[in-house]
Amino acid sequence: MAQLIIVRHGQSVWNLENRFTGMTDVDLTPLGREEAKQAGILLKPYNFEIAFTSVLRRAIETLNIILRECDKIRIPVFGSPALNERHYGDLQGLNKKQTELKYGEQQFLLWRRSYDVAPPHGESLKDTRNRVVPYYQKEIESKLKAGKNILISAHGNSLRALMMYMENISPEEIPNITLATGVPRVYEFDQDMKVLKVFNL
Ligand SMILES: O=C(O)[C@@H](CO)OP(=O)(O)O
Repeated sequence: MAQLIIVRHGQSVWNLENRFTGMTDVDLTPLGREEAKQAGILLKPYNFEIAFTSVLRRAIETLNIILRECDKIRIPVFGSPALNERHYGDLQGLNKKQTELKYGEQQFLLWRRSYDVAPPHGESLKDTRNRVVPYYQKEIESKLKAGKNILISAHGNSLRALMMYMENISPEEIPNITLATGVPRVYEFDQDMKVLKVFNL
């Protein structure tokens, strides 16, 4: 019975400044590095053998801190832009509170949490799902089926897209679901890749 663990990177500089980040390649904050370390401590008893990450530094750094903490720096690591955060388009860099005040709560929530409304020049969650899930099916699911335990370090929205697929979450439900930074979420599958158990550490 294979295990998949997903973890959203620790707090980033723009999480702290409350700015839309998307594909902007910002660093972790000191708290973000501490969150990654705590995730590593929680993950020590877990026997993952392969890791995947986006190619954004906040996810890579989070993964590296976890691997060091778990004494697993030699396991194979695969990086892909398919796991990158949703592109937030023209919103990237803007302060979230100011954006909400300028455009109103309804428009703000449509851009931020709806399934299929994309911000100008950006991706909707559906667009993100359309790149994350095929990558997952091709590169990750096959390894899980072969019995490998896997860790993925990625982002709030790229992982929400993946959660929709794995947990059968509908477009109507997904606006209410978020993932905290640095909190590992564990999936256990049966042979047919049906989720048997899912829990946060
Ligand atoms: O700014 C972002 O890229 C994401 C994740 O931090 O934000 P949100 O929670 O608004 O989707």
